[in-house]
Amino acid sequence: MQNTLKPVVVRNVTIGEGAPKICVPLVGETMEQLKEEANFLTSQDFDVIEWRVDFYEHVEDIEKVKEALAEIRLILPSQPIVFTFRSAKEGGEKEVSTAYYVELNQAIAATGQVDIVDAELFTGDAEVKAIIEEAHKHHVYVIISNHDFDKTPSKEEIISRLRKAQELGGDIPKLAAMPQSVSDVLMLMEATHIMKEEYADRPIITMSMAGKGVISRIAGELFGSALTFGSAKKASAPGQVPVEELRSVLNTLHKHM
Ligand SMILES: O=C1C[C@@](O)(C(=O)O)C[C@@H](O)[C@@H]1O
Repeated sequence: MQNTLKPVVVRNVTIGEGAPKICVPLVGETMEQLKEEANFLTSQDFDVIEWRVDFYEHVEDIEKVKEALAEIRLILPSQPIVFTFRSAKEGGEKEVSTAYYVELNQAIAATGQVDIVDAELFTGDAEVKAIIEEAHKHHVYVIISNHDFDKTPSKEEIISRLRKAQELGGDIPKLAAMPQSVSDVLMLMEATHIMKEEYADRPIITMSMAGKGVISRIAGELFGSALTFGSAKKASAPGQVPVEELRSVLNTLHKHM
């Protein structure tokens, strides 16, 4: 049975319709670096910004995070921002307590300065629901994500995690996995296609990482991934294609599909 997919619209960007949207990560460690990166982004062609706050030196001070966000917003006032603390166990830079992780995401959602927050699926059901509840109160969407930087889970497991993210109430389920073989890349793409055709009623995002997985970062319109991460100054994960090359290949595929 095919579901009707309701796109997510943030600040004029429609995620889940047409070519996959391009998300570019901000990975500065200091305020200076963040400002420099944000200024650089003003000349780049992308749709959405992801602030990977786990790179930021003062991530454990909510007030400083808010101040940095305000500075980023001054430089990039109009594009949607995804706020992401990626934990070390899922490929990020740092680990914080679960309580702080929830508090940080809730506090930043409440500022209204971000459009989407990323909550990791394995944080715990109650915690993920608490983040979603607070975010939705402030009209902020939630990506529920899962990452495996070592291997690719089975097809059934990929679908089950994406379904769980949807059942918990996430607006955009997301899964990134490391392929050990070409079959792993094909499996991730097939699982995404099945999820989209049979279970999803909202946009989903998946990617197979590193060189082998690059095809999954450009072919989402075909197999069902609604957004793709490209690099600007510095990549946040292996396999990200520079944004200008990404836009060109996404446009070519879209035009001929
Ligand atoms: O979840 C993702 C996807 C990602 O890991 C990638 O493989 O492009 C990059 C991360 O910054 C982002 O949070």
